[in-house]
Amino acid sequence: LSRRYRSASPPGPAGLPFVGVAYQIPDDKQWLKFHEWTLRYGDVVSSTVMGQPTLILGSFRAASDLLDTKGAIYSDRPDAIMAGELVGWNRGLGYAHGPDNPRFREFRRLFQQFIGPRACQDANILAMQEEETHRLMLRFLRDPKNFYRHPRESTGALILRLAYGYEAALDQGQDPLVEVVEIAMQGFAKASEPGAFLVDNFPVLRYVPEWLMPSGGFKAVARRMRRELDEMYDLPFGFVKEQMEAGKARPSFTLSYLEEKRTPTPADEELIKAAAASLYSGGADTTPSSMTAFILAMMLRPEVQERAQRELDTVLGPSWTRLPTFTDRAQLPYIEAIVLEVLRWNPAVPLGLAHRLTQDDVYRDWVIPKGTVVWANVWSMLQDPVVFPEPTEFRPERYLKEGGTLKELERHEDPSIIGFGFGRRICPGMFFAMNSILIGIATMLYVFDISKAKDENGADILPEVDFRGFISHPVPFKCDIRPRSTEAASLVARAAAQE
Ligand code: HEM
Repeated sequence: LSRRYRSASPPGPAGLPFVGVAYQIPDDKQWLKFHEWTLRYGDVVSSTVMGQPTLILGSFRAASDLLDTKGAIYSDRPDAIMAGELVGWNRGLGYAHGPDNPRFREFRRLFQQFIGPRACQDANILAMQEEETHRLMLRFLRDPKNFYRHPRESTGALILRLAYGYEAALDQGQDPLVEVVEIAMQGFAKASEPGAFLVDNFPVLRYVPEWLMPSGGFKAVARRMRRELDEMYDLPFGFVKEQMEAGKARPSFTLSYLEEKRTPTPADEELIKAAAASLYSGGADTTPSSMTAFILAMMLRPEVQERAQRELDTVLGPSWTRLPTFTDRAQLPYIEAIVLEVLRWNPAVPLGLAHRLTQDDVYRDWVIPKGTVVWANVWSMLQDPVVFPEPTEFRPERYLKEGGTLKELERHEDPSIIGFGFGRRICPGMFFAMNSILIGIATMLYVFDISKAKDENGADILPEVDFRGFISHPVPFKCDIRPRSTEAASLVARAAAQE
């Protein structure tokens, strides 16, 4: 290649001096704007956002070429001033610099060891997921109108068990630990929201002293959120220590690490606190987004629901004697196809998380400078009509062969690969999340009928089908969730009571 070609940047929208395209990017559904640019300029789009070179990858091929294959140089994260530096979430995994940072490596090792593909087959972890699913069903049974809240509470409870062996009360309103974690997570969501704090766009603002800002400005907010995060680090950790001293600690992520270290130093303790908090920040909002999207899809596609229920009835038998378990999985290809389609139809993290390039690179005919922030537009890939015909339709059949068994999917056709990100930053909770969603969906379909709510005249209330947020959730909708039979209802009540 001649030098002239090799020095070119990928095409992309021209921006204003310094701010670049910052003001062309909307506050919500940034992936749609990025997708529009992909259609106009190609699958690798370059631009500048507040002086920061930025690359948007709109195809699986480009994302895999750069973030998977060249993962050694594409696995850093950009600085997050408010959420990362000022509030302190950069002590955890999601905002940690990588890939050569020893702390990052230790976090990834821990996650792999505890919830990697093999660890996720551990009978204790599977039993924990089945039990929490039974409790989730009990919530739907008791309070079907508030269905939107239940998956979130249930995921929160599951992660508290996984991370600390802590058993949250089923009615979590009064649970002190749930409250501490929820408050810290609200800070995480607010501080991470793109554009919510000016300091993220103008980092020099972090040098302005707090007393110069009205009511302390963002610095006072950051100080409060940091205190809340510290509580989230310390309180559940204190619980595990107490339980250990009393000789009754339950298996958990924190316990395994403390036992591995035998005599943990304060630095070890700080690291495991941060790792456990990262489990929560990665998992708390994502799995519930998939469960709510699933409920919406079932309302829209009653025939999908019926086919899934026939599959479950065949495997479990007609007499409501037990609920689905992970051992049924191989016999439930249609349920598995629904899980894949949920991950595709509403990817919980449509833009993934930003990666950052740590040295200059050449890709195709272009030079990509060190420090470039890279977004892989997961949404674009999962809505590609060439790979997924009529992509807005919820259609599990796309993953099945004629006889109803699952197709062998290639990586670019597999939402359970694309939806979890790329390279050395790929979601470390993906196997755990897939299992939670699978058992949640199978059990819910076995026990409940999901249908449109009715208005006062008995007519169907049609839901608005729209998804919003950086972690993308369906906008609120009404829905009718009722047990398929009285036997189904008592089976749920019995199963949840036994645990
Ligand atoms: C439907 C469920 C989920 C989806 C779609 C999802 C998706 C993602 C994506 C796209 C990323 C960014 C990957 C990248 O940078 O390329 C990510 C990162 C992460 N996820 Fe998940 N996730 C889910 C559930 C979970 C769960 C249940 C946990 C923990 C138990 C978790 C923990 C994390 C963590 C800690 C990171 C940061 C990894 C790093 O920075 O190295 N996620 N996830």
